[in-house]
Amino acid sequence: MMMSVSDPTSRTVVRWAIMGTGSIANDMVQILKQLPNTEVIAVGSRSVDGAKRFGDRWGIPRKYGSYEEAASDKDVDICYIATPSMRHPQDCLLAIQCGKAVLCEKCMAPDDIVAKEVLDAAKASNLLFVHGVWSRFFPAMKKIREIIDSGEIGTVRSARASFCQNDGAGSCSALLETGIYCAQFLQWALEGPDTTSYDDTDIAAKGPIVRGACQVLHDETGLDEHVTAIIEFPGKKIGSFECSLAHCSNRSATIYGSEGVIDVPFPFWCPTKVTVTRMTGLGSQQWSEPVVHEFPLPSNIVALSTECDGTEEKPGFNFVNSQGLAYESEEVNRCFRERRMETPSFSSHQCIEILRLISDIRKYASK
Ligand SMILES: NC(=O)C1=CN([C@@H]2O[C@H](COP(=O)(O)OP(=O)(O)OC[C@H]3O[C@@H](n4cnc5c(N)ncnc54)[C@H](OP(=O)(O)O)[C@@H]3O)[C@@H](O)[C@H]2O)C=CC1
Ligand SMILES: O=C1OC[C@@H](O)[C@H](O)[C@H]1O
Repeated sequence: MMMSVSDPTSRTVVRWAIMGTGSIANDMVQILKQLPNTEVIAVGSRSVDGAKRFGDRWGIPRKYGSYEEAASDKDVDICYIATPSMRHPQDCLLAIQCGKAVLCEKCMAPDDIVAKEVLDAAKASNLLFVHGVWSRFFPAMKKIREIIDSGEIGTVRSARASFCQNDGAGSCSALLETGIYCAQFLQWALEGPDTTSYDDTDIAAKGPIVRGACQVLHDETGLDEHVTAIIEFPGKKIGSFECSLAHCSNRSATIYGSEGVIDVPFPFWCPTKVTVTRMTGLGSQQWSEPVVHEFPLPSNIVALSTECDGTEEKPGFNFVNSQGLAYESEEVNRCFRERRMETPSFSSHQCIEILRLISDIRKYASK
């Protein structure tokens, strides 16, 4: 879909503002600083000190002690929302009201209803909006679809994903932090891409249906800390996943077909490796040797050195495979330059469908 307005998008250099100065902002700023024709011109923080600390460290010229000021900067093209999930709808709406394109960290909203309000606002203003489920932009994910579509593992019947890590139970929802990566993986494996807009289709009528779910809530905050779900996908396919912020799992995913299996090892949500094992005849012994497809992270993106309080530091990346944020941010730049309102790699339809699924799992598990 093309934007109908304005000339700012035709400029070669795309100018970003970062809102929130925490862990993922630390990783994304290093990526953006290394992309061609890309500048981080502003940072917004809840405090002047926070903006100054982050801005000085990363050489960002405009340091604002509020998100409002950063979003209102007339020279900013795209706001990257890197605040905690519970704030995302309000921070996205602020950026949209200021006329900015948005890349919002996951989860953009707690459910499909709120997500639709945000997408409606972006659409009404002809602005690009990308929900930063960064998995979707990795080359390995495209390879997975190629393997499935080629029939190499026969007819795909089911898929599973597991993302459990003991880091933050009670402070946020497991479904929104790690479950979303599992849900988007199942959607990709069992449905494939869908580039339609969210209001072109009746998502509830055609989408996946929750057939079972179970959750454990945090004793003090009541937030879900461990959830498992079984989902029926169109075309007689079954998906299952487990997510947790209270215990560990191998954080891998698998796709099962009538003639073989695709394994995506840790870290399946930002994958660089895909393995295919085929059943070559009847019987438990007749399996092919695994064929491994590897997709190294961009070698030109590195952890940057900084100067902080007069001392040279190398903060590095906080999260595994963060160099891969380059796939996502390059795509956002491309969509912005091409005046698109969404990315075909993670359409608003698929985004709403995933959040509806998360919401249905929550309802099922609460029964
Ligand atoms: N794509 C990915 O790989 C990853 C994505 N994420 C997602 O990114 C988002 C941010 O996560 P992360 O960077 O780990 O979080 P952090 O807590 O490290 O940082 C969040 C930042 O948001 C700002 N903020 C605004 N309101 C609050 C508040 N009430 N409490 C705390 N901070 C607040 C703060 O910046 P300031 O004080 O400057 O305003 C803070 O530094 C989450 O939605 C998470 O799911 C997280 C990790 C990896
Ligand atoms: O989004 C995320 O949240 C949890 C992290 O451990 C993970 O690496 C990241 O992608």
